[in-house]
Amino acid sequence: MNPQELVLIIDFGGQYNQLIARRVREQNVYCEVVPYHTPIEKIKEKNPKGIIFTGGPASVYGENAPACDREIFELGIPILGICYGGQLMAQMFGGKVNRASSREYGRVELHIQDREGIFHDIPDHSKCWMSHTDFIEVAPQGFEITAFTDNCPVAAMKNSEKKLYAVQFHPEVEHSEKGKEMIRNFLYEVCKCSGDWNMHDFVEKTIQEIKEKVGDKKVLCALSGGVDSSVAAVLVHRAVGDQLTCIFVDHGLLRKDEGDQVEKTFKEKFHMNLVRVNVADRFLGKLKGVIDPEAKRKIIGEEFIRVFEEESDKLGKMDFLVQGTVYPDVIESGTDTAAVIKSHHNVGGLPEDMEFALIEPLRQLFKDEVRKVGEELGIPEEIVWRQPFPGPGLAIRVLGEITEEKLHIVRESDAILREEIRKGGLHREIWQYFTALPNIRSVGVMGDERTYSHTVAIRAVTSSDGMTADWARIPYEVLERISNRIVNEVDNVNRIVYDITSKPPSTIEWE
Ligand SMILES: Nc1ncnc2c1ncn2[C@@H]1O[C@H](COP(=O)(O)OP(=O)(O)OP(=O)(O)O)[C@@H](O)[C@H]1O
Ligand SMILES: O=c1[nH]c(=O)c2[nH+]cn([C@@H]3O[C@H](COP(=O)(O)O)[C@@H](O)[C@H]3O)c2[nH]1
Ligand SMILES: NC(=O)CC[C@H](N)C(=O)O
Ligand SMILES: [Mg+2]
Repeated sequence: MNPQELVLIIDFGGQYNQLIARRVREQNVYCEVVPYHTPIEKIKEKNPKGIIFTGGPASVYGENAPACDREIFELGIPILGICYGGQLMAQMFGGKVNRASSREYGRVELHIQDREGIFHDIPDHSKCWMSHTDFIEVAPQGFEITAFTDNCPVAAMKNSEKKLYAVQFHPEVEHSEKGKEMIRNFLYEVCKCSGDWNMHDFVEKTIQEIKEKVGDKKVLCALSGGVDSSVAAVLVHRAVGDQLTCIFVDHGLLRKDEGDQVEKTFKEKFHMNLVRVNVADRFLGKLKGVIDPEAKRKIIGEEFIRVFEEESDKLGKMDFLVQGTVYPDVIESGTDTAAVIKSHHNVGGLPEDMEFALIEPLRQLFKDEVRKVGEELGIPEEIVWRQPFPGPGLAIRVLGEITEEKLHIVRESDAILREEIRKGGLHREIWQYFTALPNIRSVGVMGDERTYSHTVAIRAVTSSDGMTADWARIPYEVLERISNRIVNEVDNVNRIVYDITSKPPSTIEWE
């Protein structure tokens, strides 16, 4: 069952490291990401079919710049260096890396001069995605230049004899037109992988690992009814059966009728132990007067854990807590090398003195991969394709202080929006759609009378993994119906606005 082939991704701290990993998995090749200081002996033991060096924020000529053991180049294992990784390869072989006179960020035209190896069957000209301030000025001896851009004399280079390849751009990002094909070429043309990994193996391997980790101990799962925790719960249930109890917290920040729907769906479709805890007053009490988004997230993250601890005491000491954490939750909450964008309640919002050991089987995956795992496990479509809903719920959609009145407005307006999107048949193509209350009041006129009421914002985005997103082009007629209905049906609202920013520069949620 275990896949035979492994590709190792050596992490130099880049933003897109896990994206490289998912691109490799997508090509049916198993891979692992390891830190750049992993000892060479360990790398040899793993016997990889290929190695990929990631990008990174450092400069290869800087003090204490991360580097690898020179011996790695002598193992006869193909290596692909991306951005920093490519610059490092150039420098270690005696080439010249320098600060570029013109930095490149974003889309650039790539010109390919050589079609062997990673550029097999790739057209002469295509768009690639750059993000660098340094560049390879002179390729080392023994290397040939295989591609260039207007500002990069060495946009790619190779030493086919040693099976070493380097690129300055990022083939792993969606916007590099031929990126997927280049990674595929590296895996199949250069490393000669056969592609023996798939989601089925991931599921089997994960279930086995959970079994070994848990033994005969007891496990609690934080279940929201969302995609990630449902998939995590089913995986753990397959591994340990009734040793698992799921806890669904109704914190008073759920959408209209959501609590009852989740409870019903889970009782009907899954034969797992499920406990629903109704603790709205407690969460709303803790959030009273709090306006800072990060403070809200931390309070909610901590309160979730306190509720789980109390339930664990009632059920008789649980050792493990399962969460449906996915990779974007991890990277946005900040890592050793990545900045904090927002503290997801289940990662950056966890209290330090938590008693549980965590089980997070989906931690390395992106949403669309989790959906594939869900399909593999036979989880019903209505759950697998549910739109994401953040754990802190409506608390981060009511900007500023949370009050019952404001929660009522988002809840009702969101229900109307969801109904109209579904009626319009748009629910599968739009990734996430909801309303937010920006905490603005403005003047209106209704029934010949002046009003001074709330503004409701519509947020709807397309995405595949939540890492980047674009605003959805909802047809005007649908927007018109949503706007009319919200103003007519929800008290104290006199204005509707539509958020037309992508991520980046915005994020999907408003807080
Ligand atoms: N109301 C809740 N009760 C219990 N656990 C929760 C609740 N909300 C969130 N969690 C926990 O926090 C994790 C992260 O929440 P998140 O919203 O990212 O994932 P999800 O709800 O499982 O999936 P989705 O992204 O589809 O909403 C969940 O996987 C779950 O473990
Ligand atoms: O469980 C969660 N806990 C959180 O604290 C949290 N914050 C954002 N999200 C969801 O993550 C995705 C990306 O959101 P942002 O673009 O707003 O960062 C979107 O799908 C968001 O809904 C969260 N999920
Ligand atoms: N994205 C990267 O890997 C950047 C590498 C290096 N820090 C540069 O600026 O060129
Ligand atoms: Mg959720």
